[in-house]
Amino acid sequence: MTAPLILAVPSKGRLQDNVHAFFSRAGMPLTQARGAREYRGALGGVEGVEVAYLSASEIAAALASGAAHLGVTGEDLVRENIHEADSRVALLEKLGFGHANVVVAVPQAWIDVRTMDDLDDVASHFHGRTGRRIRVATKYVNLTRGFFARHGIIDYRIVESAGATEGTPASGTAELIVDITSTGATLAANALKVVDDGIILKSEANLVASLTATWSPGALSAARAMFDRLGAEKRARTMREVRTRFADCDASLVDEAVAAYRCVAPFGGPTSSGMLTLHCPPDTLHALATFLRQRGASMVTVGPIEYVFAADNPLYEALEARLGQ
Ligand SMILES: Nc1ncnc2c1ncn2[C@@H]1O[C@H](COP(=O)(O)OP(=O)(O)OP(=O)(O)O)[C@@H](O)[C@H]1O
Ligand SMILES: O=P(O)(O)OC[C@H]1O[C@H](OP(=O)(O)OP(=O)(O)O)[C@H](O)[C@@H]1O
Ligand SMILES: [Mg+2]
Repeated sequence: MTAPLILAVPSKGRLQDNVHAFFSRAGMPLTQARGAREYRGALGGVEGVEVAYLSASEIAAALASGAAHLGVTGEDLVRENIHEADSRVALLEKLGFGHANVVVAVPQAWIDVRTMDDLDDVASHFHGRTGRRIRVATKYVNLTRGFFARHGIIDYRIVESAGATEGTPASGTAELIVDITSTGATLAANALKVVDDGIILKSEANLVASLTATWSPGALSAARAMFDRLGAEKRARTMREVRTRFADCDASLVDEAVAAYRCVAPFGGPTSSGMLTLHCPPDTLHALATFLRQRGASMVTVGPIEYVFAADNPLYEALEARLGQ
């Protein structure tokens, strides 16, 4: 038996449920064989995949070192924890959940501080006046250093914070913070505000591939099968199936529908009896159904699509391109 493909997924926290739902939707449920405390599992529907349950930041480290081939984690953790991330991992796809911004936030009472330039002035004055550097509490040490450097801010020092970062200005252990925010509720509850141009990164969960892992033929073929299913589910999710049949349905009418409603005619058509199948995005569905009836259809049916398997496998092609094969 060849070595399996290692897929690292979050073992806890808010990403976990989303990741399970993401793979289940594509027909590949994550199975934790020996109960919830078991940190290794499998992926239903694909041979040769071993699932490693890790924390979101451990996933970034495992992808960087090559201990995992694929993983799902936040871009913030990839950028923070992996030096020169783009040379060691490939961010293959944004997954549409785990949205959070990494931001610079200061006390709301600092009414004169709106921009990073204002913050630079405050930092210099603070240093001049007190002889101490302004303190920035964060667990995003590398992202903070890079962002502050790009803004030419040097009069500061980082206070590493493992949790409850938003509380540090009030408790007197830092003057400002860099942390993630999604609804903004935690910042507001701590009387903090985001600096206008202080958004360091707009993060969300990504499907990430390791470029340092050993990609054996077995691991590649497991990835190809997994990505085929993920791609088929994604194509299906963005389209509805539209079916109709009427005598006046001809090729030029199909061309017109395709151009006007961003639909596709996956099987060409119509057939000699006027039977037509289209795939159409949800937002133009009603307009398409109206158009078809105006042209003679007496009935148009619309249904969900579970999978659209096509000739290409864009995720796998993206992986191959990054592996240089
Ligand atoms: N409030 C939030 N809303 C959306 N995404 C978030 C939020 N907090 C964290 N994330 C994202 O989830 C990922 C994991 O974050 P983190 O390491 O804090 O784990 P968690 O899911 O919050 O679990 P826990 O904090 O309980 O360990 C990160 O990529 C982060 O950007
Ligand atoms: O903008 P909001 O919607 O308020 O979300 C932001 C908060 O969510 C996360 O904390 P989490 O709940 O994960 O606790 P943690 O600090 O223990 O990770 C993050 O660290 C922020 O504190
Ligand atoms: Mg958290």
